[in-house]
Amino acid sequence: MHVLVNAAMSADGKLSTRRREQVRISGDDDFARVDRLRAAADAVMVGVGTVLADDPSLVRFDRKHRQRVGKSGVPARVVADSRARTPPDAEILRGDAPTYVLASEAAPADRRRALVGAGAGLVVAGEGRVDLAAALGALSDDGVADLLVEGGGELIFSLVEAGLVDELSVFVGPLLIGGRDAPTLADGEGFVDDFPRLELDDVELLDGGAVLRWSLAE
Ligand SMILES: NC(=O)C1=CN([C@@H]2O[C@H](COP(=O)(O)OP(=O)(O)OC[C@H]3O[C@@H](n4cnc5c(N)ncnc54)[C@H](OP(=O)(O)O)[C@@H]3O)[C@@H](O)[C@H]2O)C=CC1
Ligand SMILES: Nc1nc(O)c(N)c(N[C@@H]2O[C@H](COP(=O)(O)O)[C@@H](O)[C@H]2O)n1
Repeated sequence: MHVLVNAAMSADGKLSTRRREQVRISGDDDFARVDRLRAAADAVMVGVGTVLADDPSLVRFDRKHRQRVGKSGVPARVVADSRARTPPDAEILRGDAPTYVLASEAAPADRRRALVGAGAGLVVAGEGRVDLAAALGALSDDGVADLLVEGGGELIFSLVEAGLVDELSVFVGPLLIGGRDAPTLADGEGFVDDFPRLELDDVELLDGGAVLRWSLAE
């Protein structure tokens, strides 16, 4: 499986505000770029923190680009959600695109049932938190070869920590958000040594900001 992380951050590295409310950091051209990334993906993934904060549907994508890259159907949606906290009426469970909820053994049975009842494909991996390597393995077995991860910072950190990310693209927008408690591109516990190293592949000026494309070094 190829894993691409894409997100938009302010010039000071924030994904949103201290209130964890969604901020439009990207401009129209960057959102069009994201639509192409989604079009080229078999599935688009977020953490449950993003589901609870933004209630995203993740259904928008560039249909012409999907034809160009030779993919059929629509990209699936994926939520990393250890305790099955995704509300059964969340936007991510609505519409025609399939949705996988990645949960752990810690997810209560009634919440699992409610999500399956709402149409989710439930993948259980890990005891406390989702075992991301095992869960992505299950997605891969189900035909997900190209996974686009849109955030947030907790999920991105864990994926990088587990060595599961191949590429990172970040739109750095022309604004400052600030706030010591505002989410950043990589939150979690943070690294104190053995910092993952990145190789810069490309820089593109867009929407008054820039898209930086990196590969994760081996
Ligand atoms: N600007 C941008 O491009 C984007 C901005 N955002 C913003 O980010 C914020 C949300 O980000 P954040 O709060 O970090 O939430 P995340 O979306 O990263 O979700 C984090 C949650 O995912 C669950 N999870 C399950 N398994 C794991 C695992 N192995 N490792 C880590 N987490 C796991 C955890 O909950 P549990 O333990 O219950 O499973 C965790 O709390 C919002 O404000 C949103 O607007 C989000 C996406 C993109
Ligand atoms: N690329 C990007 N730029 C921004 O400025 C953003 N705020 C986000 N947020 C992400 O997009 C998701 C919402 O997608 P839909 O509206 O459902 O299509 C949101 O949940 C974040 O993952 N992304």
